[in-house]
Amino acid sequence: MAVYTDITEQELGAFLREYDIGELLSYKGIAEGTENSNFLLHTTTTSFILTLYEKRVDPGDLPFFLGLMEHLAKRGVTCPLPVERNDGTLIGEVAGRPAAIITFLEGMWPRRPTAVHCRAVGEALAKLHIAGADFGMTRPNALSLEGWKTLWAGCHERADEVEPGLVAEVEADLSAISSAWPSSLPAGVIHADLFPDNVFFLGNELSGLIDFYFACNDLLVYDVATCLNAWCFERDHAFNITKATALLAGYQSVRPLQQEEVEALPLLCRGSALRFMLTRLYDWLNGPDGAMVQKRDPLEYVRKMRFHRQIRSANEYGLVQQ
Ligand SMILES: Nc1ncnc2c1ncn2[C@@H]1O[C@H](COP(=O)(O)OP(=O)(O)OP(=O)(O)O)[C@@H](O)[C@H]1O
Ligand SMILES: N[C@@H](CCO)C(=O)O
Repeated sequence: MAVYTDITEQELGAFLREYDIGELLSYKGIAEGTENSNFLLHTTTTSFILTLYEKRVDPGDLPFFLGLMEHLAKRGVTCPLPVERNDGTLIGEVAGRPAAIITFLEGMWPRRPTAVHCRAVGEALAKLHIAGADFGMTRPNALSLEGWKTLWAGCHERADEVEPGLVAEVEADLSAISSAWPSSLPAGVIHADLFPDNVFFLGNELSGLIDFYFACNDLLVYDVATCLNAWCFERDHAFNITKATALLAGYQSVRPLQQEEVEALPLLCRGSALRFMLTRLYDWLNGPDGAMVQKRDPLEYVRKMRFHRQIRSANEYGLVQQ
């Protein structure tokens, strides 16, 4: 459960006086997510999500994240809308944390994604990239090459405890990936964490995207790489080329990849696998130890790093050239 910071009824009552969203009927902590504390609020008008922003979110970035949700929602990408406070601002404070209320999205994230879900997420990702193109704010990716080095510095000493030999393996990958990282591919706003638990469906219809708290400006195809990692491997760690073909075809039905992006895809998949391995490893070794926070397994992503290392071309992901 991601409730690092609990709140009392009094604290919540005081916070809600700044909003015009009706009387509070009930609230409860949400037993999902790992980064922030989330609460479901029921009021006399409707339901909302209250998020208290925790350690990995820089409060200075909140206008970017919340502004991006507003921007995308206006352009037809279904995502939560930040709720304005009475003074017209979006961000307040509760229990010493920056906090915001966003609208509640109907739907459920797919526990067992199918190729149909994968195609839909590919399409939605491409639409997000196009809709984000005229967003006025920018935010560099804090979890790109430099961020990886910082994370690694915070956990390499004990990495071999998680798997013998991991230190040498990660150092070799960090160096190989950093030296080959592309810089001149199409770039723009990316979601950067579009995992199944951040995509809601009603049946087979995609009903919305959530959790924009890693969104940033980076290479668009890096987002595709992250989705391939998050959506197209089975629980036994096997790569599912049918799902990957569907995801890539869905993406390209909206935004065809350029040749240079196609060529870079295997390297970006390696980089994205390394990025999620590092945040997981960091958390595995350094907490968070908050009540009921489920730690995510870094070794799942070590396996993905190894898989992508032996890929020679994007065709092996099932990519059909447009
Ligand atoms: N707008 C929304 N509408 C409905 N439910 C939501 C909404 N936002 C969040 N939730 C619920 O809260 C959970 C956690 O939200 P979210 O993924 O944003 O948290 P997080 O801590 O940032 O997680 P993550 O580990 O994915 O980064 C979601 O799985 C979902 O159940
Ligand atoms: N999606 C991330 C966690 C939070 O963003 C992961 O699976 O490691």
